[in-house]
Amino acid sequence: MNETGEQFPSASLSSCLPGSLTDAASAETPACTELEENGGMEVKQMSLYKRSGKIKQHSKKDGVLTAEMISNSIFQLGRFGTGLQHSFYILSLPSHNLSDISVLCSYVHLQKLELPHNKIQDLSCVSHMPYLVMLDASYNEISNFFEFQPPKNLKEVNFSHNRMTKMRDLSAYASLTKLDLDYNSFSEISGLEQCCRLTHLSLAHNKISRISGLGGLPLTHLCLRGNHLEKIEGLEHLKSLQVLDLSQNRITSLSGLENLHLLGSLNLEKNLVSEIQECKHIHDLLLLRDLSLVENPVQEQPDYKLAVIFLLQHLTVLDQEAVTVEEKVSSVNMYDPPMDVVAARDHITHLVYQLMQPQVLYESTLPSTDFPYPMLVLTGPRGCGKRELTHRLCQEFNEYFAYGICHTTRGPYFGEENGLDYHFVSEEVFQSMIHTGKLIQTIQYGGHSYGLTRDAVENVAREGLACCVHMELEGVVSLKKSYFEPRYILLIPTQVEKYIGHLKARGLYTQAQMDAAVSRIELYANTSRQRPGFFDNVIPCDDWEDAYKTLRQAVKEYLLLEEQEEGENNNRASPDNTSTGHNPEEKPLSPVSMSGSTLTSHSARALDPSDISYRSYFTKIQEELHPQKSSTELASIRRREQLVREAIVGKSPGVYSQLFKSSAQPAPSSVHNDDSGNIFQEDSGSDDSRASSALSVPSSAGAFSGLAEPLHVSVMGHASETLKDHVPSSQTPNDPHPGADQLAAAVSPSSDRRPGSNVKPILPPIPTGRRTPAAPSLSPSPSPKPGMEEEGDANMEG
Ligand SMILES: Nc1ncnc2c1ncn2[C@@H]1O[C@H](COP(=O)(O)OP(=O)(O)OP(=O)(O)O)[C@@H](O)[C@H]1O
Repeated sequence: MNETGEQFPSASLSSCLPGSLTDAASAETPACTELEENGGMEVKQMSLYKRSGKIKQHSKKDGVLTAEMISNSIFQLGRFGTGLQHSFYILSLPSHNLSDISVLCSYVHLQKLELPHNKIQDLSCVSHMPYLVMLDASYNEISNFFEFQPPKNLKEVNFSHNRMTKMRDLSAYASLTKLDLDYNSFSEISGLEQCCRLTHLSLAHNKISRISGLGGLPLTHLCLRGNHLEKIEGLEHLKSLQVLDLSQNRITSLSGLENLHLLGSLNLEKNLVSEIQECKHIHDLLLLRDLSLVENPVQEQPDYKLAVIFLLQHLTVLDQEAVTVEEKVSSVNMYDPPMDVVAARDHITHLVYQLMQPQVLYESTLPSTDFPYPMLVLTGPRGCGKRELTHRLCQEFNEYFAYGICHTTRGPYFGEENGLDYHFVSEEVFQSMIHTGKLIQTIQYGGHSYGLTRDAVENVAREGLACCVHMELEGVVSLKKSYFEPRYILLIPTQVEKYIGHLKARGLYTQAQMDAAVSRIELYANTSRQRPGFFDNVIPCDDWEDAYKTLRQAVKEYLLLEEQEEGENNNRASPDNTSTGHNPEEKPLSPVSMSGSTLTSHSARALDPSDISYRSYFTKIQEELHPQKSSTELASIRRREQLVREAIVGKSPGVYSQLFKSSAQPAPSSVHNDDSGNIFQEDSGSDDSRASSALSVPSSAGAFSGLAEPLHVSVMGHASETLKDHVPSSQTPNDPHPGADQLAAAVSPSSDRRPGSNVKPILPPIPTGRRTPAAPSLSPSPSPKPGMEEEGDANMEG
């Protein structure tokens, strides 16, 4: 038995040979005897080749194949798997200088005939071999293509390295599975249409300039190496093709391979492919593992390898080298980086460029991480209504928000105004803005650049307002890497048809742009699903009116306005209501708190000065710029005043408050935040609002309740400015409900220490507690962690 388990017959070969083949074989039996003795194919073949040396010399004389030579070279393979004996008669005469093999006409039972490296021109003897299965007549001088009667079961034929020029109809050779016609002179492929079992075809090194005649052959392997092909064609129906060798041609494009979905290996060495983009033609061939573009001009392209690996992510071998995991990751990061990678790069870029600029302290850069500048970001796919809702929100809540105007390199739409909707700038300007560190984040969208500048935020911050912007998801991811900690609200279309309707109604977008926008809905939805808490709120935006209502509600809850309104209503309903201890005429002061971990306000916390979120409310600096106040503005101011009072009343004095009390009282000085967040005192000068230090807050608070703790200096500053201007001065310090003078005396502004501004906006902090995952609906939020409050106190007092 041989390695593969094949067994050889124990009877002598001569006795096994039927008919004339037996006669021929009986002339010489040593090889057969040897086979018999050794019982293995390898030994037998060695024996045959050993003998062939002698014969070769003999045949060199005239090139005529003789029966004697045949008997030395014939052998039999057999299989005894099931008890039945299957014999396979093989004649192998390689390199015998044979030119005349007519004697083979008598060997009708031959099944495998190997005659490579001879000088044979005529193969007509094969007509007498009806059982022939394999024929190897390579390296001969045959010029006639299949000029013999077709053996019924002829499966494999090797005519490589002959002199054939023209193919002919092979419909009679329906059993053919492998056909090797390399190194001939064929200029056209033809006659194979009926070879319905042909799986392997090799026509390397011929003169074929056009692929044709392959129709729907069941080819799995096709080699057309070394021809004159300039384009790939005629392969579209070769659905079974797995291995394709088109090397050494003049092919410039990979077009024509798109349908070969089973293709696993493609050799295009030594062609003229010069564009990486050509790989897009084979991009969808998911089984393609091995590609060679060796010695194509495309290899000279920068980043050629990574680009190809990126386009063909299933490749395991490129240009005969294994593709590593690192290369795959690098290619993705280079050509289709995940959002987080883009955001990280974007962030690093802007950070580095900013650091290269002279350092400036910004209003929007609050002194500690506990006091991030408040921002509201509306995100969602293009045209989902976020822009309209952002504007509307900024209009309605103009005491709290102003629109952060981004920069873009796209041109303005009809009706858009530069400096209102966007700052429309050229790409050069945009790039120079990046390089001068002006941007916080940027994205590329629809072939244009968009970016939010520090100045855009700063301009809003300088007015004492929170910045409200709209942006795509990538912008959100990038912004999340910055020290800003906005609230993020996702506006998501849930009815695609309606969304498409909105897009169409705008009349701005091409079909491709609309398709791209629609496809991003899934991205947003997935982000929301897979990253709990990534968005603070998710609002369906199929109906913009409904969406705005929900948004408005959410924002009011962020701002703790809901309860103020409720309070107002209660006050109106019961003018004697003294539960808050204030004059019913006075509207409660509204702490505009962007804090809180979810969307529901907590009045208890809002009124708790030790709660960090309490200390976050807005100053309205515009009030100073616009002395004429509307009744609504005044009402709002009063609401805020009231909240400050409520917050102060009833709190126990902390340890530090006692210190403050004693140290603060003697000197009429003011306390400021310096730019690094340190508290310091300075002479108050003649300004009454600074007459009393923040250190006196506990005293003032104490005057209300005797139990107050000092407020954080930022709140003090805010209160000072607010109350100084707007609280009626009729109340005295001893009033249970203090008036503006008292509070003005209790606080001091420090804004004038900020470069570039003469008023200091005190902006609401967003405590870290807000970072808990938000439910997509407006559900009540958990109370802030006690630890957080303590932390807030520590910050406040320290
Ligand atoms: N700085 C930014 N960062 C990230 N995304 C931004 C930025 N500025 C604008 N975008 C977003 O880029 C997208 C394209 O903006 P553009 O104004 O061109 O679109 P639009 O067709 O008007 O859609 P929309 O009405 O949603 O803004 C929008 O989704 C927009 O919100």
